[in-house]
Amino acid sequence: MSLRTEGLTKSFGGVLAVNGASVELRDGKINGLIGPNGSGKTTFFNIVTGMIKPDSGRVLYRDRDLTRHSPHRVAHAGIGRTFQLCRIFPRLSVLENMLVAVRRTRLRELLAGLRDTGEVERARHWLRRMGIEHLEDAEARDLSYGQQKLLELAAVLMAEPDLVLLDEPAGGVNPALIDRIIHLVRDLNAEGRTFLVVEHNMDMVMGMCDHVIVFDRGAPIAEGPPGLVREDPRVLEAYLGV
Ligand SMILES: Nc1ncnc2c1ncn2[C@@H]1O[C@H](COP(=O)(O)OP(=O)(O)OP(=O)(O)O)[C@@H](O)[C@H]1O
Repeated sequence: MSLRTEGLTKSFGGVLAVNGASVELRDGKINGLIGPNGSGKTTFFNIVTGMIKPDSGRVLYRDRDLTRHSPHRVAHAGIGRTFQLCRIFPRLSVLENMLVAVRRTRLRELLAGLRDTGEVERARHWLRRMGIEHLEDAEARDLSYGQQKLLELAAVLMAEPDLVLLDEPAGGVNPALIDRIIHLVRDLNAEGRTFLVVEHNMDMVMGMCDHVIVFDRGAPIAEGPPGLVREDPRVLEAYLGV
């Protein structure tokens, strides 16, 4: 069993962002998380990764209780994530971004030129997988937005997560690069990593995911294979308000 949540709830003032969400991911699969704007997907990610604390409920990963653990401890447990608006260090080089990602290299050592050659080799391996190895000396801010997203994913992979949460990987990315991201995710999944992907691009969700969970008003209302979910009247109603 991979990730499971029980009755997660979080409100901001009067807004119930996540409302008793009990979710169980398919282990070893590409899981999609979809739902209308404001249905609580990002808040759910933020709770799972320890960035915000739930008001109630539990987060269980491999039968360990990770509820209210710090983001660092969640990462250490094997869960990695990317962000809706990609988070990288714009003034560091691509390679430096990779090395700070693992925390084993402290920024001070990095800037002093002290690099662990094993880590550098691993960083280059992931940059090659993303097809951006030729950019290792470029400043991250000079990369295209799509390349920055690939860098962010590469940096997440430096921690060797078993479960990867992707928050809108296709957002702001051109169609050719979306295809590349889909292939990468499939390959990474075939190597044994489980994925949970929040995405508004339905072609990507339907073409890439094995299992889709649909949120509405802070909790799952339907789940199943993409083809079935797409036809589900509850899902159409949530999206279209019909
Ligand atoms: N920090 C916050 N303070 C106040 N309200 C918040 C905060 N974060 C989220 N919300 C509210 O909680 C609800 C759920 O937001 P959330 O971003 O989790 O939804 P989402 O499904 O990820 O939306 P989108 O698809 O637009 O990214 C929304 O009504 C949002 O306005």
